[in-house]
Amino acid sequence: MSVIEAKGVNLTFQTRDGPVHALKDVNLSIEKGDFVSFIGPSGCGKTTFLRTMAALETPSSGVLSVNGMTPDQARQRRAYGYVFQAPGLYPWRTISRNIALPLEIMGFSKADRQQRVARVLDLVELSAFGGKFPWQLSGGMQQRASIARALAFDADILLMDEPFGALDEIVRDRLNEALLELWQKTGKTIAFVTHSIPEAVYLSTKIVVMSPRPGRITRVIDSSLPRERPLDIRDSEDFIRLSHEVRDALREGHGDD
Ligand SMILES: Nc1ncnc2c1ncn2[C@@H]1O[C@H](COP(=O)(O)OP(=O)(O)OP(=O)(O)O)[C@@H](O)[C@H]1O
Repeated sequence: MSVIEAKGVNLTFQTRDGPVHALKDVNLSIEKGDFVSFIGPSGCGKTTFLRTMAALETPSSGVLSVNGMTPDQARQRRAYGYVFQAPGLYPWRTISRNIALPLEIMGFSKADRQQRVARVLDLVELSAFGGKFPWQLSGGMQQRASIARALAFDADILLMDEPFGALDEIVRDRLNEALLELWQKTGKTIAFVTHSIPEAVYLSTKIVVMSPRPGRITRVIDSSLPRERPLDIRDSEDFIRLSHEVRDALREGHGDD
């Protein structure tokens, strides 16, 4: 069974300037343990599709299932964690207490919260920083803390909306490596939005290329790269070939403009 299955998903926003077709006839299967990147120009519906998976938007037509349930049922069962572009940490709470906040809201006991926070801090290599405040951490560390927060209640699925977009390239490289390691260690299914071709190719088992007006999937590229990926895999022939393939697909999608 697919973890995420979209069949003929359409989503139209009614705006004052008329309807906006954010998603048109989206069909996609994401299998357990996949790392799927969504790439495409601004406005092609990447965020809308991620938000639809998270039950933050409702399709106008079509069927979307998450773990065999409706997105809303999946949300109630805490099937996924969501990582936003900005870390969104409360400045008056320590890193540990920021990570613990959703657990408090969900009613986890104090002992359970402490155990979970310690485990996810270790996963993102921030164990020494739990007692610090967000402003005492670099941007990359803050984003790692927000990933830890999304992992704390042990969801099988991680939805990540351009989490590293605001970071410089060196930090981004390091976080890409760390995220791959975390994915390998935990076996999570990850849906990841990005504007970066190298990031999509480096991270993914499947690259979904989208195009705007209306927002739709124009190509799904299965990666031929092994799951073990040192950073220098980016110099390999396979990596360069895949990058060209993604770039060509993006160009074709732009042809309609
Ligand atoms: N709540 C909303 N109401 C009306 N229109 C919306 C709403 N949310 C998104 N849209 C429109 O839907 C389209 C898809 O937007 P979306 O944010 O999903 O694109 P995106 O591919 O994530 O873009 P970006 O890369 O800039 O984040 C855009 O035309 C956007 O203006």
